[in-house]
Amino acid sequence: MDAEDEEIQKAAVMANAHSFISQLPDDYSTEVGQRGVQLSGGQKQRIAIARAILKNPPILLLDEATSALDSESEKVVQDALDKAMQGRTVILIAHRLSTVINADMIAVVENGQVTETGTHRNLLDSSKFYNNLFAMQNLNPVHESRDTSSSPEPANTQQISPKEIEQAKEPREPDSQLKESPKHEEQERGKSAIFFRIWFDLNKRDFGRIALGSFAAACSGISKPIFGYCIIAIGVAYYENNAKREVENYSIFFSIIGFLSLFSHTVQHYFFGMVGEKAMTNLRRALYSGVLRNEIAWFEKPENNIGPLTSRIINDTSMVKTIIADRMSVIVQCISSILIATIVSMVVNWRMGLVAWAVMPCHFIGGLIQAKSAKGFSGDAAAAHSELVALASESATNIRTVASFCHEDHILRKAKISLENPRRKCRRESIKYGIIQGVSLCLWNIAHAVALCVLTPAFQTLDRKTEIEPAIPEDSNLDRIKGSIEFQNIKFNYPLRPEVTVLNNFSLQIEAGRKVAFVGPSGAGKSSVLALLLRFYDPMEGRILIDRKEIREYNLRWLRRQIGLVQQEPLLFSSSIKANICYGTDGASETEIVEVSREANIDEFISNLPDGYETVVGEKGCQLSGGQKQRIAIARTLLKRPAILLLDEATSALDAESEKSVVSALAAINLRNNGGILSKTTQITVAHRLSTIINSDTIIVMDKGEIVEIGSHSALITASEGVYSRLYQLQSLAGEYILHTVALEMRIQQGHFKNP
Ligand SMILES: Nc1ncnc2c1ncn2[C@@H]1O[C@H](COP(=O)(O)OP(=O)(O)OP(=O)(O)O)[C@@H](O)[C@H]1O
Repeated sequence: MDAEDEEIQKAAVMANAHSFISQLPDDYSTEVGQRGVQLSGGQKQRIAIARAILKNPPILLLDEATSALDSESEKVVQDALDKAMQGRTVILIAHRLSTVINADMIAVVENGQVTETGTHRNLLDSSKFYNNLFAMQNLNPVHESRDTSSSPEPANTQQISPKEIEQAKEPREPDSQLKESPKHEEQERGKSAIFFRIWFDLNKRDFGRIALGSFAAACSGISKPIFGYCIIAIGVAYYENNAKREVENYSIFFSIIGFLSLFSHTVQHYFFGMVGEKAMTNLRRALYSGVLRNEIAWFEKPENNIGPLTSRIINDTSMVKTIIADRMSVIVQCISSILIATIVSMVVNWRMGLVAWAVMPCHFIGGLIQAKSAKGFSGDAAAAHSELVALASESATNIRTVASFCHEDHILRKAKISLENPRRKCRRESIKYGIIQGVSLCLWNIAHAVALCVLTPAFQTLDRKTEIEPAIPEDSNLDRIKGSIEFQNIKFNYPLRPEVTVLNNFSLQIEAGRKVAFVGPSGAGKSSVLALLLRFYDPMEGRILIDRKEIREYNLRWLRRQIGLVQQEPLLFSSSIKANICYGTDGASETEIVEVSREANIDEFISNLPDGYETVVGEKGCQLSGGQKQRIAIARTLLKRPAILLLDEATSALDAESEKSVVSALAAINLRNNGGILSKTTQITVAHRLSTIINSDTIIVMDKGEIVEIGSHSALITASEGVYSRLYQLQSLAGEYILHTVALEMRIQQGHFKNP
């Protein structure tokens, strides 16, 4: 291990990232996918912290940098940061007070102004606002918890009967749909002649246009041999008696041919151009929807990152236009030239005509060589292009990280390197290409016809059969689901990381309308459970049932419309707030939009903006704070009135007060089913902040892909050695809190505060 690796490892150990990294298949060299998609939220944060520690800056800014960490990880990271940053400045921004509690100075910021400053203890003594915040985040179940006493759930009781587990263990016939090997089908289709496929989705009228264009191209083709013939005829005519007249006639004939070529070339390019453009657009559209049809795992493969995908959708498809618009017309032109030249040469000198035909195969071979060289040449250019596009898009998306690490030069160097190899290769290729061009110039056009064989990647993507078919079965004319969920013996690993088992024999039953929460250390598999429910991935073993029916039997699009998901980093689109809230729910009324915004505690903020709901939020919602984005995403999901609501750290960027009102609004959400009967939404919440989930009906504690504890908050904290009670103690800073509460209550009694 060299010194640099050692430094990296040291930083990772400090950021509590080393243990999980060393368990990855390729250790520190493991690819994490675009924007770290192959890592959990907490793992991403720990790597980012390691990166910051490695930079060793005099000033460190941490903006909600540990919000996705479980309390234990957060504590380790904070201790490490305390050590690493001794004598230097650290500015922490956090909603979770346990994150800032040890800061030398805490500044309370309200409406862009620092309203109070002090240490945690000073502020507890002096600030009503801080006290309120603290009180809201504490985990005392006495006042807030639902009445769980009526049905206390003992720890470690999964709601699933042994019979059902046995049933679930029985080997199932693999889904007939899954039996087909998509790869095989792909290969079969790949064999179908690409030449016939470039005329993508064209109709009869387009073929009429091609016929007209071909006729014009044939006329253009005739002009060249006729021109050759006339030149020879004029040469002969000079020696005739009526030379002047003959030459005049040929001159007029030349002019006519000139005008005819002008006309035929225009018509030829017009029609072929139009058809080429249409075929390209059709192919692009089909390819785009083909791409969107694929399952999530497909997008995580390196060859399907943004760069290669853009290149396939833009470059490969534009090849279709080039072939139809430029090459095909020229090919027709050449064929007509060859035919006419043959006829003319046969008439003038049949022996010469036969010789010309005899050498024709050499020209074809030249054309083939040229096509092969064209393939190598353009292939490298495309690869270089896609790598650069990926780099540009990733750095533009993460521009804040790039800028804060002053990484611009590094990125430019990377861009240069990504272009260097292909450039060297291209130089060699271009010399080769030039030589081959020279040799086979005469059949340049035909070479491009052969180049059709190079178009495969676009069609491969188009033909790929998605492993999770979104529209089968077609029948989606079902009632709304009620929302009961059952996981039966689920075993799961991510397709790109088969060595790591993420969920192991995971079984759980959730009744419709219940509020269930997942907690546990970072990387335990909580988000993966949600991903499986939405069928972003299918499990390797086991079944998932919704309303007692396996989720594979539902039309996926229909099913996903019944499920709402709010994630920690919600993606907003560069349009108005209203459009963002309505995203995915057509025809929502103004009243409904305002109603869900109120439920998400964002209506007041929106109404105070100059353009209200019409305010444009900027690319990815960059003109909003993290908490505002989260609340808009919650409103967007609420508008769907989902039967199942999945909240994955959905309120982590909210301050305690906002979170409290959002969580209680979410708890009260009802959905109206088809029969007009009100029934409750099933809610699954993933959160590290225990105050978010304390009132859930059932709390599931996960570790290493397994359920280790299950029960209500009150039941779980009684198991003093349990994972949950440890988390609880860590987060509530229980000892200090109890003391503080007592002190606070005494002060209330003494009339210090009216309503803390
Ligand atoms: N797309 C992916 N490809 C490969 N591995 C993945 C992918 N997504 C997550 N993982 C891995 O699966 C494991 C479980 O991740 P998951 O996101 O479910 O954890 P989590 O409990 O939600 O963690 P956190 O609390 O940090 O969000 C982690 O080890 C993670 O690295």
